Amino acid sequence: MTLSVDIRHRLGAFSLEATFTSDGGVTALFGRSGSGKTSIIRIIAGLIRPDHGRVSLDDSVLADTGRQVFVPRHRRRFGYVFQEARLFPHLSVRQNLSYGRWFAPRNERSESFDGVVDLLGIAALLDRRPAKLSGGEKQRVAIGRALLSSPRLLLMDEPLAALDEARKAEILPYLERLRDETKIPIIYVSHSIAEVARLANRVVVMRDGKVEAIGPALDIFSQLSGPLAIDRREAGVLLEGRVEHMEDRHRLTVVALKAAKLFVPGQATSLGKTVRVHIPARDVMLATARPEGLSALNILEGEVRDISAAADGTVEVKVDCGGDIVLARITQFSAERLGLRVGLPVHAVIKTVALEQ
Ligand SMILES: Nc1ncnc2c1ncn2[C@@H]1O[C@H](COP(=O)(O)OP(=O)(O)OP(=O)(O)O)[C@@H](O)[C@H]1O
Repeated sequence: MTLSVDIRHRLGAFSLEATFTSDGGVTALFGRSGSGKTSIIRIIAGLIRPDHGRVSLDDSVLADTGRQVFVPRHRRRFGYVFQEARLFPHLSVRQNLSYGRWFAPRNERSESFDGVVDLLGIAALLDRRPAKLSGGEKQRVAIGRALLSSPRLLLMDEPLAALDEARKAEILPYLERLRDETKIPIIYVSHSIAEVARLANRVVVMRDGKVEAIGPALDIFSQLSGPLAIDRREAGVLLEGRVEHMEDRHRLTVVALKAAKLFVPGQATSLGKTVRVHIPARDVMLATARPEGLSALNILEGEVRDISAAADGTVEVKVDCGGDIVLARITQFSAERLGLRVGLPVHAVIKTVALEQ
């Protein structure tokens, strides 16, 4: 299923210009506040009629200003999940879910009620009213309601933004199942790198109404001064590895990268599984000799590949650790003191690594 967006639109002083395609899986629209993510979702949804351009899903044209085509929102058969669950307070969870189902034409009901309830782990909640649910549970019901309308596409606009970290962590595995077990393409708006890194197959980076970069999540989140320079504090790399060992006593997972191994806190995974780990550049220190007596678990040997200076007095250093590139953000002063240059052998001391599963 391919969603294709090629539009131009003006909203007051703001001009939006976006061309991208999404070929199923999760496509994240990523960017800072005000970059135009929600406006694009609204155009895809049919809530905004674009000034110029075309939106299509496979052969079905949803909007084409050249041919005066505009399919209204209720005929697009898309599912929506917003920041707040927006459930009907006077209906039980079961009735809220059935309401979603009512929108799917009988012969096109691809999702079964029990299947969705099981996928989202909401069987125990069916007879409750929304007021008796936690924020995370409400959001799972909202996702279920959207799924039961058997949508051709699921539009999710910051679905986790209103939740605290614990609730987010509770929902993320369900979103992964949704991605892996249903065939419904998802457009996912978020400005959280951690969320996007974990869920998205493809990332469209927006800046000031324009598409700044587009590509697989792994590529996008590993760029040195690219899109993540949106907020330099968030620069970092996303690496892929395999779970080699799980250490029960200390609740650690050992992830084998191309050459190096990483100790990552947490254990919610299975042996042999391919996982992604996120290493923020600000949490990587560099040393020219192997440091000792440090609390950091991960000290990787590598070689400096690239050094780029930023206006704020910091430098970003790309270190090749046996085929995996780790990014370190250190001060210009430290870089000079260490005598960093391309080709120099260094040790990358990694303070935090997060498993993105
Ligand atoms: N109806 C409108 N009229 C005028 N300007 C608008 C309108 N709707 C949105 N804008 C402007 O368009 C820009 C993009 O807004 P949009 O909500 O799409 O951004 P966003 O990336 O989703 O931001 P956030 O992450 O804060 O939700 C903003 O500057 C906003 O003020």
